[in-house]
Amino acid sequence: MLELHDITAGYGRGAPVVRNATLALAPGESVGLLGPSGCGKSTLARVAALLHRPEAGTVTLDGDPVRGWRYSAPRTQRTAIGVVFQQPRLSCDPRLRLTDLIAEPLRATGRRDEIPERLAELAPAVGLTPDLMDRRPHEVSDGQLQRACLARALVLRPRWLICDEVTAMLDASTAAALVAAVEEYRTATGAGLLAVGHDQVLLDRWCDRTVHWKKLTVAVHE
Ligand SMILES: Nc1ncnc2c1ncn2[C@@H]1O[C@H](COP(=O)(O)OP(=O)(O)OP(=O)(O)O)[C@@H](O)[C@H]1O
Repeated sequence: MLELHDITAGYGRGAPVVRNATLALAPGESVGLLGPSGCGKSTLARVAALLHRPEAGTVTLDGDPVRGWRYSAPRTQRTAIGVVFQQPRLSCDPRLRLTDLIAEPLRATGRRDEIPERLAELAPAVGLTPDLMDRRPHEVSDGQLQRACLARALVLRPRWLICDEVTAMLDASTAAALVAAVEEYRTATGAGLLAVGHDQVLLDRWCDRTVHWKKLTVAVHE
């Protein structure tokens, strides 16, 4: 289970942007989180991805409470979660070729020997042709870079995937290809998914269930 319980989170200035939010994902489940722009979805997604420490509340990952965030989260918890963000150019080192970008988490966790095998599996799985793999981010399209970001999120074989508006800036066919690549991975591994967005049609088609932002906060207090 990935459980967010009574989470309050913000940026330390004024009122928190997320208040008392509760959401639980069963193993292998896909949940869409729907809400208007600016309501706090990305903030909650970053809490779920262990990238943003909440002011209050608990996150429990496969039964273990999370006690550290970002690099102070235990490696086993950090690597259990793969994250893809809305804007690939903001989440990539512009100096890296796509091969190195995708392999980055393997290098960071001392698993260099797995790089050739994982690249050979992942490039076709996300739809990246060999000629693209040696290019740097400024030499590929947003859709191609987002495919590389998805491959990077999958490279450590996470049990949970957090996709924060990953198709928002893509055309319909690239968006469908990315969703299909996520779903192939989930079918093969049984990974769970939290997909954040504001397109109800997309989330309803993609996910087992869709939760509306307003419902997250009432569950605890009703
Ligand atoms: N780093 C930050 N520092 C201060 N405030 C922030 C920061 N990031 C987000 N916010 C604010 O927190 C609120 C929620 O932002 P968040 O990105 O979580 O919303 P969202 O629902 O994901 O929006 P969108 O759908 O537009 O991406 C907004 O008012 C935003 O301005």
